[in-house]
Amino acid sequence: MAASARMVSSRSGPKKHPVVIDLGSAFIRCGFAGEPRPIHVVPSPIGGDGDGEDSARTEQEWVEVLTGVLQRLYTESLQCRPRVPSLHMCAGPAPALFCTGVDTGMVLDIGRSEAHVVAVYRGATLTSSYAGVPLGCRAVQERVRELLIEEEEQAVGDGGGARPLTSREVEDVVVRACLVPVGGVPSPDQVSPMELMFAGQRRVVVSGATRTTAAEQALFEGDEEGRSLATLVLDCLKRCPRDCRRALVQNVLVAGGGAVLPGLPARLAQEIEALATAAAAPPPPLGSSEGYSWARAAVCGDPGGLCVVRVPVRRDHLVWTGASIMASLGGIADRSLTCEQYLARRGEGGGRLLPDWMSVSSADWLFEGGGAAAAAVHSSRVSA
Ligand SMILES: Nc1ncnc2c1ncn2[C@@H]1O[C@H](COP(=O)(O)OP(=O)(O)OP(=O)(O)O)[C@@H](O)[C@H]1O
Repeated sequence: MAASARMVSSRSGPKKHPVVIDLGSAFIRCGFAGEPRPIHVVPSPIGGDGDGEDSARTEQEWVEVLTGVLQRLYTESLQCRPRVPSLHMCAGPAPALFCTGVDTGMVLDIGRSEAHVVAVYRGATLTSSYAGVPLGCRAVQERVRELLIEEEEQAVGDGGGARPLTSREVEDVVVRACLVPVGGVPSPDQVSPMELMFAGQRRVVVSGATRTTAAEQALFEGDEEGRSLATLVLDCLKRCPRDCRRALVQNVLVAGGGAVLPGLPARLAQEIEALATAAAAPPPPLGSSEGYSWARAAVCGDPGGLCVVRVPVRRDHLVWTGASIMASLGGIADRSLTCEQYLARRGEGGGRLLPDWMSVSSADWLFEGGGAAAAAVHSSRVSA
């Protein structure tokens, strides 16, 4: 499984300056608190290429990989001593909400292999609302690959002879050519084909149909379990207290590399509204006994209602920038695990040094000098 974490630690030296790191499976973003964007975005060596390498790693192997990654980040990218006086682990994509200036809302993060969603109410992350599904950029890339193969076979007959595209090239096709249609416009025949050239004179013609339908099919038509980005958000909303739902849907933020696909945020809003207002409930996802009509009052509330917000920050940097804002605010030290506390825990031996980030037990998150009140937001996103 991919490891992913958002961490805030303190820079060494007399003037403490928190370091903010977003350890993604595709990219690692790092920089200093208070900056509007990361100073370095480097390809992630921890995500593997989807070949299962991650899930095969033992805990010890993870320690070795992450130690090397962090040392290189500090010395090469941040150019400071790798010293961590205290550490704050963040709950999934929740910090992105700081970019909206509102403390209540939902964050959907569409990364490379998965999309994650979590709700935040009045600053407290509702960890029980968190969910992730394998509907990330890789799903779009796989669909693009299938469509390109079909089209090339039709054009030149079976076994057309052109070399298969590499994963990087397919990723490039998605970034440069794909979009998500909104409200049926533009339709495939309104979008012109795009010609791309890759190494070795490999020519790829991406038809209008592939450009417009790949992301739509991969992210919105539902996988074999009926899950789409829209059902992911509504299922998350359902796990939140009823009284909070109206406020939550008024501030939905879409982050991550997948959110950069033109049209995606608007299409998401459209799909959520369609599910909530469907006269006849659509076939429910596996394990669910009903449709989404329960969400109508919140999604179509007047005043209020669903709002997929725009903020003046690149969507793929939103989580990092949100964490940067959070780390520059006072009070983060009270919600951080200090080096001394960590070493004391290690000295006690046995058990976890850090609680699982999904734990909602305040006992897990009671660090000396910290408090249970911080428990809900004081969680990490490390899976190994
Ligand atoms: N303009 C774009 N259009 C489409 N896809 C894009 C665009 N820019 C980046 N991506 C895709 O976004 C993915 C990376 O997303 P992101 O930067 O959120 O990853 P990550 O945070 O490292 O991943 P994860 O959240 O899974 O750990 C890559 O697959 C990349 O191809």
